[in-house]
Amino acid sequence: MPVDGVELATPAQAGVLNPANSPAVIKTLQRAVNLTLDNQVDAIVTAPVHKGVINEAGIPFTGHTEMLAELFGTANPVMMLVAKGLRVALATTHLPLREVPDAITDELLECVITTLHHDLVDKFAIAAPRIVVTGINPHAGEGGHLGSEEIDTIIPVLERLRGAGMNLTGPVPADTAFIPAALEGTDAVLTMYHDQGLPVLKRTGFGHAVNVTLGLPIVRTSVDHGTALELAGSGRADCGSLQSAIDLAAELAIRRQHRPT
Ligand SMILES: N[C@H](C(=O)O)[C@H](O)COP(=O)(O)O
Repeated sequence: MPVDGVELATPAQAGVLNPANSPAVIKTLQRAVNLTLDNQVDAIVTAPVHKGVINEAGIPFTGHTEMLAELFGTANPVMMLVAKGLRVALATTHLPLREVPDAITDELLECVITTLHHDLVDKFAIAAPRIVVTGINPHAGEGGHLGSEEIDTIIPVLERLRGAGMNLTGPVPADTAFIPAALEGTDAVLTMYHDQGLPVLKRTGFGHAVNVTLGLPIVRTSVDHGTALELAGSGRADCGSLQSAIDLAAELAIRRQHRPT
């Protein structure tokens, strides 16, 4: 197995952040993208990055998800985490909570749901995916008394896409969306923002969950955890999620190779 490294500006020290090496992180990603564009690899699996130190180096960066989307020209990538028996996708990814409601426009939601539906069919081989969509407000807005985003945006988009043949339930209140009875027969839950969906998923499968980017022309998976600087170099880091990310990437890539053209 060839190792194709990117040179660091200064020698790395385990657990110590160094903005001087941030450009190497970006170059590594670009290298990986180029390898997929040259058809030399079938999937990209990423380890966590420290987003803050990349920004400290003056490089605007909110996550691999957004950067890969930009490099592949995908307008609205979808972040989905997968753990045993549960798939949780996010309508918005890495943005301040204050900006979330304004970000959830008709166009964004329609694009995210369409991508989720499409990739569940195409990448996960689920013929007719059943997707549960949460509201954004408590009680999914309580008929407009606890917020209007459901009435103004989410319900009309769901109705439109149901008309296009998608199996969508919602908007359901997020607080009960994950109880086992509500999840029965569900292939994926679409939540509106990062910390609405991911705590539930990570409570269920942390250490073995996998982050999959939907909407890209390639397979990309990643781990479910951050950089854990306090564990770096200690020998105590758990590679379970990385192993799961590699396994899932291989499974998805093999399925793509064998799908009928
Ligand atoms: N939001 C993800 C998580 O909490 O697991 C992670 O930060 C993803 O980041 P990337 O877009 O860099 O994969």
